[in-house]
Amino acid sequence: MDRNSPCPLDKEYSDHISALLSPPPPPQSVQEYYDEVIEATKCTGVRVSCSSRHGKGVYANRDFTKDELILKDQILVGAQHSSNKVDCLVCSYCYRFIGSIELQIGRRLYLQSLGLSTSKHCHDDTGSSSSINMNENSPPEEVLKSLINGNLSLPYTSQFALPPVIACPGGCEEEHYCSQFCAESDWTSYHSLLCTGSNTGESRRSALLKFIDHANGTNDIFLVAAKAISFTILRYKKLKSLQGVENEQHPTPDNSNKSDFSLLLEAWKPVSMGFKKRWWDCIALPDDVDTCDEASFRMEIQDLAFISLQLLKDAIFDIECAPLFSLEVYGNIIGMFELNNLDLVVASPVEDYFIYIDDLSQREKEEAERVTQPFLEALGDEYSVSCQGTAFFPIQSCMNHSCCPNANAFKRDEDKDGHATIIARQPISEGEEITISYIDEDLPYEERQALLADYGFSCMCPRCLKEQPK
Ligand SMILES: C[S@@+](CC[C@H](N)C(=O)[O-])C[C@H]1O[C@@H](n2cnc3c(N)ncnc32)[C@H](O)[C@@H]1O
Repeated sequence: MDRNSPCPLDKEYSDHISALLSPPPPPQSVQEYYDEVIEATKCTGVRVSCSSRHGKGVYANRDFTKDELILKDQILVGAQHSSNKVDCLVCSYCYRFIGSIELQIGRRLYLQSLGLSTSKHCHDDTGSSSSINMNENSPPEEVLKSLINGNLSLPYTSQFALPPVIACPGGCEEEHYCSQFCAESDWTSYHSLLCTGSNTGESRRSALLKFIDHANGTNDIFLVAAKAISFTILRYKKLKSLQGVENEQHPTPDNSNKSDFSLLLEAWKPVSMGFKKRWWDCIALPDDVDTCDEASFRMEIQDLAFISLQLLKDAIFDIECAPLFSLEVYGNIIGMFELNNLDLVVASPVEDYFIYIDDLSQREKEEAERVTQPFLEALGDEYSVSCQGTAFFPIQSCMNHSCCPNANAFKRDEDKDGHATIIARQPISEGEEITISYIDEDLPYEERQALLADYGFSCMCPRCLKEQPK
């Protein structure tokens, strides 16, 4: 889409923006970067290489058997969906469920009784699903508060112990953690610039609240984009202070001349590696938008991103990192999420808990259900909502698509956090490219190709070549 940008920073910093968004560095340095990331995940059975066909790809370093774990990839930047936060209390860094089964159930029913929950469907007496007012079915407020405070225990929950709830170091009520490690990691990597707690100055706090309100009312992907920008600024500050220490200890012409922009490029490196296009150029056209309205739809998306960016800029602008606040960079960050992100899903331990109760011997089950049944009925059909969000994963995002993939992004029972888990769906030989499917591969050829067009390519995998009309 060609239209003059409404953002003055796009023009002012055009050279820096081009450098930030230029295609990835030479294959060798890309590979070196990913070798380090892979080493950190300890999943050394894979490597990232630049193939000539589709840019980067992930390849097997050894043979894998069917169903074997290929990779557990750590989130670079992600978030739980805002709408899911009332249903599940999870660690804001690793996305494990926290607190206790009682807290998960009590908190959800309490928020539901206040009309905040998004899941309101429950069983009626006939067992069919209906949308009724949960307040009628909900246990009394004092009972829910006792569950939340830990004054009321449900039977057998000690077998489903969860990590404790650790508060945000900045004092905000929005983020909670499973450990000091996660609290500190989130603070130093993303949250210290985005916290709305009482430790944040009033003007930044109120600007952040406006930005967050806008994102929650429009598209919570803006919250993930803010994390990517905060992550880069915080890395930049760290690199700069390390450089300061180094310059004091070893004052050589070499290190004293290193420009601030080269530090910004280095800080941006993890985000720079992701495949990108501008959001308003790559977002799929919704079904209810006519193709003749496509240009105005894309312009509306650009305008929406610009409003969000201005609100973020009001809150955390940093002149040394100014190019990060250009619309061009903001649009490319969100476009990167559009083209690469995986759904972040963590199964609820509340489901395991009620299944456990159901599997008890008849006598134990009847006794337990005298206590648990009212809660199960109040929770209704969707008694075990999973944690849901979106995340960018550094290695998984290098995996190319195939309609006959040899791997799946698939969580196992033991996967209790937000990591991406990649499992072999058939034996894979050393040297083979590891592919996943970006879409439902059971769809017919035309529908698959139409969905993949949103990713900007037409699939030429062996299955598509076989199925394409002659
Ligand atoms: C998640 S990224 C995969 C990694 C990417 N190849 C890179 O260089 O970073 C998705 C993008 O890779 C390219 N891609 C993935 N699978 C492809 C395929 N089967 N054929 C052509 N291009 C593909 C498309 O440009 C797609 O938008």
